[in-house]
Amino acid sequence: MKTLLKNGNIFTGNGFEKRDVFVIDGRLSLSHFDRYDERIDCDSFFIIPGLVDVHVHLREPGFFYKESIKTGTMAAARGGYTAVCAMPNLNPVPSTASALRQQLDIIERDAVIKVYPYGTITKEQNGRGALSDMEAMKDQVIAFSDDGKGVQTGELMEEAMIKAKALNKIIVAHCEDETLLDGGYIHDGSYAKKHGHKGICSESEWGQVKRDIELCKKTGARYHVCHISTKETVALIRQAKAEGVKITCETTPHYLIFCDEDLQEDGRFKMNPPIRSAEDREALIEGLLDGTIDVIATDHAPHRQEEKSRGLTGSAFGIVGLETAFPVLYTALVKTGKLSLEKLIHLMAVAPRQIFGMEGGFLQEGQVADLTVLDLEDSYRVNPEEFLSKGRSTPFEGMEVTGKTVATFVNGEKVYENKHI
Ligand SMILES: NC(=O)N[C@@H](CC(=O)O)C(=O)O
Ligand SMILES: [Zn+2]
Ligand SMILES: [Zn+2]
Repeated sequence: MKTLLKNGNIFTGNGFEKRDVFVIDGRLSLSHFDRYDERIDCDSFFIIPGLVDVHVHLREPGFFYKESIKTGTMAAARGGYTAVCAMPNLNPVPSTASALRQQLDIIERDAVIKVYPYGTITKEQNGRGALSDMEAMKDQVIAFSDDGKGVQTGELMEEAMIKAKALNKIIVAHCEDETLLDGGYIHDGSYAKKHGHKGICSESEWGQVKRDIELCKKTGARYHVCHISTKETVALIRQAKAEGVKITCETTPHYLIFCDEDLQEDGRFKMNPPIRSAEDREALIEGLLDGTIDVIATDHAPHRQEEKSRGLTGSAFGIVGLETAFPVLYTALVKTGKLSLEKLIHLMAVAPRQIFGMEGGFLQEGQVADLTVLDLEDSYRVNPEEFLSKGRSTPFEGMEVTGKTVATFVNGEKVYENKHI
């Protein structure tokens, strides 16, 4: 199968170049061929390495009613993603080779893009007790995480780091000190005070980051922090990087675009960690610009509609993000001049591959054809009814955005195509 992507704006690594690209038997070619099976006219489109989301919840096995490997990866393909890393808060949790096998079998059967599962850090994926069977899972998992739960003691985190380092794997940490939560569910800031809600303090996040940075120095382990949301976390990671600590981190679109003053009495604005203050948001943007923050992930966390319909107080934590991440960031950060398009692509497609050691990321001769064709002119309103994800709850609902996926290719195969462009 030979596909010609005719005359698109191709991402070169630091800019764009107008040229033809061929996709041949799963690989990219920049040579010229007279014959091809399919042609996509890309004159007004951008061709980028497929986006990679290192933090998604695909909910299978165990929570099929919220999302499945099939629907989650179809949503990802529609969002321009060619690979995702799947979090392990599942049932059974992937803490042994056999539990992981169940998830791998479904991935093999149903995934339309590449899915790299995380193994858990602890046996029960609850940040406590004994470590998981890391050794038995090491060849099949991208890294280890207890996402959904923070590792509650320094001793346990140290043990996990030592083990992960010996296996040459990264610890991916959801940082949350449960002793500081006190029933909170939104940021402990102006909105919570004004509306009588229980707050989650920033220290519940940065306290563990601070602890873990010291443990990284001690163990030499590689450590990646999930969904960072506070200005203190940014400052701590900036300092740690300056000292040579092997630390990387991600934030998400919702922390970069909203602050707690934007909250509404609606489960669409409830996730963990919570949307923080305007100052935190500005610090995160600074962190993107100066390289403190390496990656933008979505923390796509679908729930059933009913679970998200109980307001800020009673709704489940988590929002969907795969089908809105690129357009909302392009609209809110690139079109406003806060971030270059090249930098956004780096944060969403290049850096995730570099950190987690995945193939692809450059549109060069012979590279695997994991790529996305984007229309950066098309404007529309975010309508969750159109999502391929089973989850519909997003604070971006109704937002006017620019940027649409035209087509997504994985191993040269077209896994998503927008028929209306
Ligand atoms: N982010 C969330 O609010 N929820 C996630 C868990 C997590 O990412 O910590 C979920 O699994 O629903
Ligand atoms: Zn988390
Ligand atoms: Zn998560």
